[in-house]
Amino acid sequence: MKRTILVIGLGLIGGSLAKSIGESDENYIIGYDTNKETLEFALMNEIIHESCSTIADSAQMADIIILGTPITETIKFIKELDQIPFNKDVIVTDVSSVKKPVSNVANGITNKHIKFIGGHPMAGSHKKGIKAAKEHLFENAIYVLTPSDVCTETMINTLKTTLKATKSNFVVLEANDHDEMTGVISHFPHLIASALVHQAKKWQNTHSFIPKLAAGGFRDITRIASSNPELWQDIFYHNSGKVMHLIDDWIMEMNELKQMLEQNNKVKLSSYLNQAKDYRDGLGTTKKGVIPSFYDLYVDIRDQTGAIASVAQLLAHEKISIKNMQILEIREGITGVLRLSVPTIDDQKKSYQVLHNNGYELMLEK
Ligand SMILES: NC(=O)C1=CN([C@@H]2O[C@H](COP(=O)(O)OP(=O)(O)OC[C@H]3O[C@@H](n4cnc5c(N)ncnc54)[C@H](O)[C@@H]3O)[C@@H](O)[C@H]2O)C=CC1
Ligand SMILES: O=C(O)C(=O)Cc1ccc(O)cc1
Repeated sequence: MKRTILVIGLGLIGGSLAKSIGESDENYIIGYDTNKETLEFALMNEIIHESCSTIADSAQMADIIILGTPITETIKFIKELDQIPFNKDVIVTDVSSVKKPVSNVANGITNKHIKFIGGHPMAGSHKKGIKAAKEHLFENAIYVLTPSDVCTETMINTLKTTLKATKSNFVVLEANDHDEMTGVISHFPHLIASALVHQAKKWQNTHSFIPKLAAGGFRDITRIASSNPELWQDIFYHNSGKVMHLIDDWIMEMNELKQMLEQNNKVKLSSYLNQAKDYRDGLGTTKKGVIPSFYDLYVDIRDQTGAIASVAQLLAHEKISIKNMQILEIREGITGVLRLSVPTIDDQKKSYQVLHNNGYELMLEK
């Protein structure tokens, strides 16, 4: 039987979900967005089957409602949906990066027909809007579900089945735990990335050469500072308690580091760096997390015409598909590093062998 799914907010995340679940003949997608161009684009490009200009009627037709809006808007929509006189049960889910404020509002729902299951597909991009939406955005990513108490296992399974086309890996978490963990591995690192950029900008006043020196390491660690600022201020606003706690924690960590330097404690500093390296190296063995990663290889290449094509050709010959490619620290005439991402660990091993056998120097991310 066909399921009717209303997607409210067709930006990067809502648009990507509509694209991937809309591929199944079993799903009929109705779209709503306050941005008229977005709605037209979605309809013209068959990302949705139908659009609507208000949500009341479409919500009553829906079996599932997905809120793909910014967190503050999502909270307003939950309250609005609560007022709709549904005549059948409807699963309502969201995609918000912060879960506790959303689940607090959802727990206050009085409408018996609404079955709320919080959701957070943990993959994204620095881009926003429907034009950046991709059906494969969530492939291999973690998709967190935070069901409310009124939800049964059957309802959770219905939602998982509907979202199956995303090819993500579902985990059920408690909202507060989710916010604490994403605070540590996503929200706080974002704040630090932005702070590092501010620090470099400030130092540029006295050292104008700084941007030219900003090479691989700085670019890697600050990549996320180029993400959508509106989205991130909304995330920090809704998870401010946890992020403030992490700032305090960080200040203590920095003070410990400062002390090691003041005391010239080489042994302690070396052990600190080694422990960080071991933990970071170990992260590579897990599946795709918040930061989308496949299985990476770092290949030394010369900055010359055809260098990348030669690597790509060798892998294509072995039928290995390259999911992502990035050039790190390349300067004219000097060896640069090509970061390649391949889908499986076997592809990573095979790529290593074939490139190694062809004289390339390379390293695997374990
Ligand atoms: N960008 C990312 O990497 C990730 C974002 N998220 C979550 O996804 C949600 C959306 O973020 P993005 O898709 O990145 O943002 P976006 O800016 O690409 O999309 C938001 C969409 O919602 C629409 N919208 C805004 N207010 C609305 C309203 N009142 N009614 C109807 N439509 C409205 C906008 O016109 C836009 O099309 C946020 O809650 C965010 O926390 C979750 C995972 C990753
Ligand atoms: O691009 C990255 O590295 C991200 O961290 C994307 C992202 C942004 C927000 C989320 O709630 C989940 C994932």
